[in-house]
Amino acid sequence: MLVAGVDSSTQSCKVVIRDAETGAFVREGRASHPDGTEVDPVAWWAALSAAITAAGGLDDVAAASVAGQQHGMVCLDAAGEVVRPALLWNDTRSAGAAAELVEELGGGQAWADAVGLVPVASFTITKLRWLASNEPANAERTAAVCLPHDWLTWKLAGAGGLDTLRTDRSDASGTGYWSTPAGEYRPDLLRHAFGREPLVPEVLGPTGIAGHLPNGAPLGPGAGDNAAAALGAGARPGDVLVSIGTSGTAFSVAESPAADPSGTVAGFADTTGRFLPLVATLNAARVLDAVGALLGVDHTELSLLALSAPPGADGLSLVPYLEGERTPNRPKSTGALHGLTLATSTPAHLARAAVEGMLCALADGLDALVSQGAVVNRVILVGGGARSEAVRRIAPEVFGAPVVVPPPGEYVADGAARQAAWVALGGDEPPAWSGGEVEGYEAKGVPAIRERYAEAREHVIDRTG
Ligand SMILES: Nc1ncnc2c1ncn2[C@@H]1O[C@H](COP(=O)(O)OP(=O)(O)O)[C@@H](O)[C@H]1O
Ligand SMILES: O=C(CO)[C@@H](O)[C@H](O)COP(=O)(O)O
Repeated sequence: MLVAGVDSSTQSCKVVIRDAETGAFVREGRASHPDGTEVDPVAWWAALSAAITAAGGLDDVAAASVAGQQHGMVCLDAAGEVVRPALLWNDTRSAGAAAELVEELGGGQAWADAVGLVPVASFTITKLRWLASNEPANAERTAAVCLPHDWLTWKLAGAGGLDTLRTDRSDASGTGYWSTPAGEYRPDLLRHAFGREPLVPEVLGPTGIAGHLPNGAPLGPGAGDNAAAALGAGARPGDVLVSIGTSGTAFSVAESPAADPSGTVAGFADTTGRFLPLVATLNAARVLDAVGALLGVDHTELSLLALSAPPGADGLSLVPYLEGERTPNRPKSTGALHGLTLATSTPAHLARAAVEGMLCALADGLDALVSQGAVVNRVILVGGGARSEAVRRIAPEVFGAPVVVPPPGEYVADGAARQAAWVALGGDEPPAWSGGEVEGYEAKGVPAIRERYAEAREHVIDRTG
């Protein structure tokens, strides 16, 4: 019996087909997404269709699930048409709306208690407030609001009435109008932010059925991409996953919800009925892409360059806020390079500073998770950036903890496939798939890297315009 998992992520769409009982890999396909922080969902549908074709189609699968980038605002009119391009998780135009919402409810503690997170520009609720304030005609036309994975699942199921939209706990928990601690929507907060209550998808349990494919196979509830990665990598309590994709995320599977009034840790839910406290940065793999382009080298050469410079890059420190930043909440900030001397003005030092700076931002996230009660027995590194040898070798120096890297793979799509297998096979827990051999990376922590970075990160300036 075969199952399919989809990862509709920021930069691309991946489809993986696996054996439901064993998890054995069968085939896969992928297609790119357009650039930008505002994207017409029709482009995701085109990419999903192309990726499905590249993966040999879905006619022979017994179940499928879609995971996707979190928080994106997909507005639909009464006829089910998309109202405007979706604003993605990394679109910072709603930073002012986020600040308003925090103040209006009485501060971070009130939000953390109500829904488990404190609004920043990434979360859907702030995008809805932005829409109501800036595009009232589009807000007026909005009959339903959903997330990227909800919309793609709905499309795969044949795009019936708006009342057939479905979502899952993990993605609902990133909206800002679904309460992780209470496990239910907060329509009052949705109304407060948007001025009225558009229809929102029904939230399914871990093996709920969101619709059916044309061959009759059930569609699982799907998931936010980070929660799906936790399922795909087989994360257990005590594991912290660090994902280096377009976003950088650090998160763990927990038995109780987080409620961090500072907003650093977002108290999300997971796919199994548990919780997923998570810290996210806006700047991860693309920092390495950008510095590679600046130096005119590919990923392999960038990695070799970085590893040829000493730990700490002789004091060169890169603050990676190339797209503004979310953690810390500095949506308008820019990146910065500190510590330039004649000696550090080399490609190797810059490459090393880029890897270290990106990892330092994630190390701050790990600290925040620990302060919320996470136990870090091991760090599991996933995402496109984890393919870099330099990232793998430098991560334990920066994190001060051993790192394991599972075999290169699509852990988000795999998590979605494992969820689909759970739907197809039933049972109280997802089927036990054996992950491949992990590679371990150990190194002595080098605290000076983070000390220098901590100094540098306080000296950034905002973008112009
Ligand atoms: N060997 C590598 N070294 C560093 N970065 C890499 C490497 N391979 C891929 N990447 C980067 O990883 C990113 C894609 O990772 P992915 O986890 O698929 O992102 P997303 O889920 O956000 O779409 C791209 O920015 C790509 O350039
Ligand atoms: O905003 C978050 C998590 O809160 C991001 O992690 C998005 O879910 C996008 O993920 P990638 O496409 O970078 O994997």
